[in-house]
Amino acid sequence: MKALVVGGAGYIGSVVTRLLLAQGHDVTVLDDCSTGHADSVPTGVPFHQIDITAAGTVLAADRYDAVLHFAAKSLVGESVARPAPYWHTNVGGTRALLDAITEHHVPTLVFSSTAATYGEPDTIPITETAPTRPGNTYGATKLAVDMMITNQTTASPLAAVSLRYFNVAGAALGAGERHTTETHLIPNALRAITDTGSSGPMTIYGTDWPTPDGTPIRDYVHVLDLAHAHVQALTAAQPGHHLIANLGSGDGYSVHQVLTTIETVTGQRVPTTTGPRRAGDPARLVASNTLAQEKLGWTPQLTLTHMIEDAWAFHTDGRTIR
Ligand SMILES: NC(=O)c1ccc[n+]([C@@H]2O[C@H](COP(=O)([O-])OP(=O)(O)OC[C@H]3O[C@@H](n4cnc5c(N)ncnc54)[C@H](O)[C@@H]3O)[C@@H](O)[C@H]2O)c1
Ligand SMILES: O=c1ccn([C@@H]2O[C@H](COP(=O)(O)OP(=O)(O)O[C@H]3O[C@H](CO)[C@H](O)[C@H](O)[C@H]3O)[C@@H](O)[C@H]2O)c(=O)[nH]1
Repeated sequence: MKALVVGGAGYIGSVVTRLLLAQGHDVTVLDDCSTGHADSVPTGVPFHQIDITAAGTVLAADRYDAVLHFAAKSLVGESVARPAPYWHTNVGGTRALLDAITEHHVPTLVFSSTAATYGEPDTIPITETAPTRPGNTYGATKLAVDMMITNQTTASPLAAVSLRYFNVAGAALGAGERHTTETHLIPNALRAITDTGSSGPMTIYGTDWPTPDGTPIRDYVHVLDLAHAHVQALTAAQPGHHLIANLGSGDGYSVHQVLTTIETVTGQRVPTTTGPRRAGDPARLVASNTLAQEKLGWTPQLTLTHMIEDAWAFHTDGRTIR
């Protein structure tokens, strides 16, 4: 299969690129490197360092079987403070990409959606039929794109899958998380262990949440399990249909439980301080992954301990275990 990976120089896109290559696919990467890194694109892979709105120039030059679309602005707090770039890139950029996909008859699209489309859930685990009430601009833009893709598949033979990731963690196939502005719990905790002088203790955003230990609960999923789901989505996609599926483990861990697991894996204490709740954070997000099992044949294999072991190896010496 010939695939264009849009956002392939980023964290998740670079792992998926490597898995596609390992499975013998022909991969091209498009990324503007606004949050990704050119050196995350494997040597020999054709790489276009351009904005998503110029994707048509790449799709015009070759026949592609699929586009996998990871490019987005995805900092939740920033999206609330500065919404315009989020609507511009996430929705406007994807609209331009969809136009190019339609014009050049690319048959299949896999899109990175998010649990943030649901907002604060009424019930746990969250199924794909749960109400979508995003609590921040980031989630709203991703929901708008999901709706745009649904409309597109109704009007054309495009086969599309939106994968609603929960909390992605870990490293694999020589790639991992290396964001300059890092907001995620696990890399922030690892950074607090090793960069004591420069970054200081990690802030726990509130210990007064309505959860058993007072800290928020999330569903962590290994980036390698996630990558496999993308390959399975390419096969499962049906012309004229838009499948929307959650990708999570189905298990929830509190911030305190994650920090305890990090201390067990690393053998080191995570320096922490307690701050106020972070705006836009829900108390509890845990996925139902039944639909992904049924429609993609996907079952996550790796645990929170694997994610932390792999993130720790990558953080300390850029090595990946898997
Ligand atoms: N990391 C998570 O836990 C998580 C959870 C749910 C959903 N997602 C979604 O998964 C996708 C990938 O996330 P990630 O963590 O790898 O983020 P990332 O920032 O590492 O990767 C995104 C990539 O897109 C590129 N990009 C951004 N704007 C672009 C533009 N206008 N033109 C071309 N390229 C552009 C960036 O340079 C970057 O390489 C995103 O769409 C994100 O919203 C991530
Ligand atoms: O320094 C930190 C970082 C995080 N947290 C807490 O740790 C939990 C997880 O936070 P992350 O920032 O790691 O992840 P989020 O759940 O906020 O968001 C992630 O998952 C969401 C869906 O679940 C979206 O998809 C989003 O893109 C993605 O970043 C939250 O309770 C947060 O308050 C801290 O206490 N301190």
